[in-house]
Amino acid sequence: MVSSYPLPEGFSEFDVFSLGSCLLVEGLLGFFLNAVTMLAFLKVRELRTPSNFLVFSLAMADIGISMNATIAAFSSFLRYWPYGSDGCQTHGFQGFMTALASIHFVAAVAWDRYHQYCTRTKLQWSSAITLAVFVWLFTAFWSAMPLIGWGEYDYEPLRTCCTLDYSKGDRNYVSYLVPMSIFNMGIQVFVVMSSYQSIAQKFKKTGNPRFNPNTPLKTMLFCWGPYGILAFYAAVENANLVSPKLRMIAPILAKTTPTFNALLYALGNENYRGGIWQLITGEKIDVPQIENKSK
Ligand SMILES: CC1=C(/C=C/C(C)=C/C=C/C(C)=C/C=O)C(C)(C)CCC1
Repeated sequence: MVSSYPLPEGFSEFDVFSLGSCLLVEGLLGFFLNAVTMLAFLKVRELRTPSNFLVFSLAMADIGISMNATIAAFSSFLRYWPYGSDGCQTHGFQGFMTALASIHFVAAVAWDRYHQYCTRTKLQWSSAITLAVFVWLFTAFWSAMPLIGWGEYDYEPLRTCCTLDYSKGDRNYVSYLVPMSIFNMGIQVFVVMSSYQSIAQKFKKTGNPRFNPNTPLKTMLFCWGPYGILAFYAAVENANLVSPKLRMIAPILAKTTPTFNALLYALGNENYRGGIWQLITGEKIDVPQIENKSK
């Protein structure tokens, strides 16, 4: 695409094009896979269980990240941000809120699976809906703070996408980063780790592993770990000295979340896969159920 806009500092023409292409693939693939996940839930009656509602909510959050990535891809190809500073704040808020919600729902699914496999209790609709409402309100609160001055949204190094600005690393940033990370990542990593540890022990006992219990935590750390490292590094050192290309790795990996989550929690889930198959082919297949009590 021919553009009269100058290249962002530290990036060649090829870099901008490659990063834009990565964002586009991430955005479109994530959008497609999560749209199928959501449609299957809405169309296939057998899928509409409280546990699957958490997977549906995760797909809704992930579709938000995918839309955010697609907009970033579009402006990368344009080589400038066409939506002004209000657009930057809105984009930052939307991306941050859906990203935090995605982390929360991954933890919610882990917690529910712990109950399914270890305590044999079944999630109720009232608990699933209360949990989802809480997640959206909680993440809206943390994402709104930078709009009113606790933390700040600004451009990423590529200057075609907005997110939490770590470049100043001042008191205001650190005072936001620490509690935000504890409440939106620390607790969730703990829940995911301990839930799948118990599930792994259970699988060992029964000798019937229904899925690999190590994958969710690994995926979560792969997608969000680099962001966490960069954000905390910026709290103690000047992150502007890190090369802009290296800094772009964090948001690029974070935006692979929707694709990984759809593959892991919808297509990789024996309860859900049958429903997706039914949506695509119209062929009814039995959704395996675990005998559970009510929770
Ligand atoms: C800062 C930070 C976090 C959140 C990062 C998020 C939510 C990033 C969203 C990025 C987006 C959407 C980028 C768009 O380009 C964590 C992992 C919770 C904890 C560690 C510090």
